[in-house]
Amino acid sequence: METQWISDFAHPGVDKRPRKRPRLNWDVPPPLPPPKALQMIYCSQEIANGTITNHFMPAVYYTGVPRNISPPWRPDDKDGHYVFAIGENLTPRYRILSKMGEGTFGQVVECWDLETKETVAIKIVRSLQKYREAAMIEIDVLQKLAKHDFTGTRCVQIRNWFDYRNHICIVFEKLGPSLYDFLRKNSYRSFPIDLVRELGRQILESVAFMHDLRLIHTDLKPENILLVSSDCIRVPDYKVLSRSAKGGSFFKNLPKSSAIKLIDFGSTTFEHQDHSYVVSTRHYRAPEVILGLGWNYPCDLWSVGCILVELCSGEALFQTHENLEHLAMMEKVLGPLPQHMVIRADRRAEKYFRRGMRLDWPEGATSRESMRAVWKLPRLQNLVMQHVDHSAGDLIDLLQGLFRYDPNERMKAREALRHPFFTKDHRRYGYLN
Ligand SMILES: Nc1ncnc2c1ncn2[C@@H]1O[C@H](COP(=O)(O)OP(=O)(O)OP(=O)(O)O)[C@@H](O)[C@H]1O
Repeated sequence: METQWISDFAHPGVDKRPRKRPRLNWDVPPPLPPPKALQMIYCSQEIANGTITNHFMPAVYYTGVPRNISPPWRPDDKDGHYVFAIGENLTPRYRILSKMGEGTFGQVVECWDLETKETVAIKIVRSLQKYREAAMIEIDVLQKLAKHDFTGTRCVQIRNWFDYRNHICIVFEKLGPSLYDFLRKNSYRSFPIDLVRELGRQILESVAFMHDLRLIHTDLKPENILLVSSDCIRVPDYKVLSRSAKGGSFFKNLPKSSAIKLIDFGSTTFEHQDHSYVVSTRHYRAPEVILGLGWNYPCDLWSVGCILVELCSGEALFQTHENLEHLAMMEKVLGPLPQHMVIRADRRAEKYFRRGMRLDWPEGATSRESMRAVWKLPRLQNLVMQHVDHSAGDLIDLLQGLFRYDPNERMKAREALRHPFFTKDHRRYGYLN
């Protein structure tokens, strides 16, 4: 019989894909000599109240840890992920309680810190060299953010990091579910506009904070925005009540607190770095990235626009996996791309245009289904009006600023925070009323 490792944990952040791992025998020593990583210096760095303490331990101490404290060494899975079981230790200090998520860079586990007696989230990075290197950059960024985020409210806080069995492990404060997880668990029901305003303000404040530090996140999406608390409340869903409630519940969940923080700085870049490669997760990718025009701070603001629409509607705005279809969707929702950007499109992108001018659409569509997906998208104004009852005008105006095709004309984070959508007195509403 096979043991099913790491699946079906009742945690909000869990990836529900089944993952079968072979049974491991805990009571026999590993058949191979311990890998190099175990003989290496065990290093870690503790970050508390802005002070950094380095710990260097010769491997002799580390390998001397009693067997019941650290599990036997076993090989990583084929993708370089660390293989673990719930309840075992990750170094003598942390006990693994559950798996919270998985991404390109590694797995995130909930752990009990036996030293500080608190739960933390630990990102166990894949052992492949490129991910190890990216993790060191992420640590660098996290430390820079922590140094300047005096209130600790903008970005997830790093508590510690260490190199364990060839896996860089980053210890974070434990946060609640991501905005994406929350929407998904709520059958993709939209958030009320006053909650969207609260979330939007905080996202923009975090982005402005990063941009002030000359950092570009490049991977803003609902998956990378976490609610600080998991607490939620159940409220009547008036949209469902006013229809026939066919198939839907009369109630929906809303977060009890709107406090959020940004996570995942694995793709964050400094302003002066090379900006020619492709960035951002597809749905949130700015037009200048697709056209190969190079990118900078404004690519984050485009992503914020996509996120705000998704929070209002419950669904991703540009649901596509292909460049030409993506550009066609943008034109359907926002109007034609400006000529000065089209003519500068790089070698890979120029094939999406006819005679270098007009988008090759619908002629270049790969299927009828693709044409339908583009055709059914409404204009931005109509889309917002479909989902928002009050403040629709202000929101449309804000989104038009965030969705300016030309990155030089796109609204900046601080400018967006001064927009009437945020500054008008909306006190009589409040999203829990
Ligand atoms: N501090 C935290 N508290 C709670 N859950 C977290 C925390 N950090 C990460 N997670 C969970 O783990 C998931 C993966 O984290 P993260 O995005 O940092 O990993 P990644 O490998 O860099 O992902 P990606 O593939 O998007 O680059 C998140 O979507 C979230 O569900």
